[in-house]
This record gives sequence, C-alpha cells and structure tokens, in this order.
Amino acid sequence: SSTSEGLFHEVAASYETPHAKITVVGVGQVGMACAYSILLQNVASEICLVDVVEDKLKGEMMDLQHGLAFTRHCVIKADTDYAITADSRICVVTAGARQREGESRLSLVERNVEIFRGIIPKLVKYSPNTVLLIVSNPVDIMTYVSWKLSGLPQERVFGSGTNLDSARFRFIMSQRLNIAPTSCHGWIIGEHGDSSVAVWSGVNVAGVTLTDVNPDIGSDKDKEKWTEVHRQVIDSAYEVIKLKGYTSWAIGMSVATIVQSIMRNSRNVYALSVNVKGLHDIDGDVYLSLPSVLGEKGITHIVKQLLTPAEKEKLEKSVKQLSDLQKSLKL
Ligand SMILES: COc1ncc(-c2ccc3c(Nc4cccc(C(=O)O)c4)c(C(N)=O)cnc3c2)c(OC)n1
Repeated sequence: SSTSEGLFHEVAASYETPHAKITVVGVGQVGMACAYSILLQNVASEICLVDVVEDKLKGEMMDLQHGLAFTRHCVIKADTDYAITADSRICVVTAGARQREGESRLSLVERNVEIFRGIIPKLVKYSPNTVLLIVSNPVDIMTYVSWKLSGLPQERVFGSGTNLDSARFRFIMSQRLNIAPTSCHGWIIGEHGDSSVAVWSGVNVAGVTLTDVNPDIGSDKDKEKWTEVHRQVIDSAYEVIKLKGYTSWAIGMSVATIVQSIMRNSRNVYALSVNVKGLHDIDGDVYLSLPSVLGEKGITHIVKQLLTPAEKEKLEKSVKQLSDLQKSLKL
C-alpha cells in the first residue's frame, strides 16, 4: 500500500474549490511584489501567476512555494495557460510593454492595448465574476481599456490609480510633521503621475485641516513650501526608477491592501482609478482616481469631495487628454 494509505484512513474525498483565489498577471518586479505581499498578508487561499515566459513563471512559483512552511495556508500555481486562473475572485494585471527609448505615450498605449487584447478576454472567460484590478501604466488609460475589453460592469474594473501617490504624500507629510503616516491624511486624485491633483483642503491631522492652521498651504506664497510635498510625490517615482531601475515594494503593499479590503468586504475608501462619468460635472467615459468605497464585488460608492474651481479645472484637463487619447484607440 502507498505511504498515504499507510498514513491515512480516508473519510471523504478532498476538494480543491478555491474560495479566496487571486490571479496576478505578469511576474515582473511589480507582479511579484504584489504576489509576495498578498501571500504575506494572508488574504488569499490560492495565488495564481500567469505570464508568457515559462521558465521565469515556474521559477517565481517555486521560489514562493518554498516559503510556504513559513506562512499561513496558500496554494501557489503558475502557467502560461489562462485555464489555470478559473474562478479567481480578483485578477491583478501588472503586464505591459516596456516603454522604448523616446517612445511616445500613444505608441506605448497602443502596444499595451494589443497585449491587453491577449489578456483581458481570457481572464473574463475563466472568471466571469471576477474583479479586475489594473496596475499597468499608464494606469488610467489601461483601466479604461480593460473595462472596454472585458465587457464587465464599471464597478468591477478599477485601477490602483493615485492610491500609491496618496501613500507617498502621507509618508512625506509624516516626515515633515514627525507623526505616523497612518495619522497623516491627504488625498491625491485625478491622473496617476505628473498630472495628479493634491486636494489641499482635505489635508489634515486628527481632523485639523492644515490650511486652517496655515492658509498659505498649497499656494506659492507658503513659506514652508508645502506644494513641494506634492512635487516630491510626482518626482519620487522617477527618482526610485533612477536609483533602483523600477518601483515595486510600495505598489505591491498597496495592491495587497486593496485586495485584502475586497476579500473581507471591509468597505475601505481608497483613491482608485474609477469611471468618473457624472462626478464633478464630468461627462466623458474616463477613468481617474477619486476616493472610492471598495466592497467584495468592487466599487460601490465614490466620495463627493468639495473641490475648488482650480482642482476641478485640473481634472477637466485630464478628462480632455484621456478622452482624446481614448478616441484614437480602436477598441
Ligand atoms: C492572443 O493571445 C495573446 N496572449 C498573450 C499575449 C501577451 C503579450 C504580452 C504579454 C506581456 N508583455 C510582453 C511580452 C513580450 C514582450 C513585451 C514587450 O514589451 O515587448 C511585453 C506580459 C508581461 N508580463 O508584461 C504578460 N503577458 C503577455 C501576454 C498576447 O499579446 C498579443 N496575445
């Protein structure tokens, strides 16, 4: 008889039905930081990795599996065949083309659209009830593209957006004030990256708005140059890329936190790239980051912040740029 038969008296067949299954598409630095953080936050009972390069895929799977003696239960799988992703609760998409030297944003987006044509429909085919969390850049456009290619309702397709920008803002703010980042509150909204918008009226500690304490904050008159904090947020991604070649740990931790909120239906509010049609007088079908309530089946509410005319104008500018770019994509 086999060792198992010698070891066990069988009572019933065992099952493999996944209940907390997360797929991560793309096993580059970002994808693996997401997978690793999801594993360590104990939010998944199964993590599935998909990509196109078989050796890298198998190597990353094995390297994570070898750590399972140190973690709570989690099955780690990997394959180039998307059938393995079946019944995923959430699919995190980090795949994308590398921006070539001097490549235009439009060209990069067009190459990413082709890549997403090969990814998104397969994810939906095997997990029709999934939630799509898009991380690939340019994240606002790629989230819109994913929504269009997936055919899923808008609440189930959203991007990591300015959640990371807001986390960077809170960290830099915490260093200035010498209090914990978790006690520093500030929301960066709009487009992820260069055109993001800092909502200064919402920057507060314990509900005390900083602009009430120093009315110059957010303007060029401010002697303490708090606008530098937002400038540092925008520059920090470039700086990290210049220093280490890419960013990974913070986006991985932010994605794992978002995933945990969905799995637990904890209804946290995060700055996520969502369809903003109907908010702040926007009538274009574009994705931008706004504070959004996240539940087990995706976005349920968007917080209606009281924005200044200047803040709304910046959003409008992004809406125009994204709409124009989206019109030129054949989706
Ligand atoms: C039609 O079926 C199909 N299936 C898969 C793909 C496809 C293409 C590129 C992919 C992909 N990116 C990729 C792969 C190869 C080259 C490049 C590049 O930037 O040149 C980028 C990744 C990733 N981790 O970035 C992950 N999955 C991919 C998947 C695809 O692309 C058109 N088509």
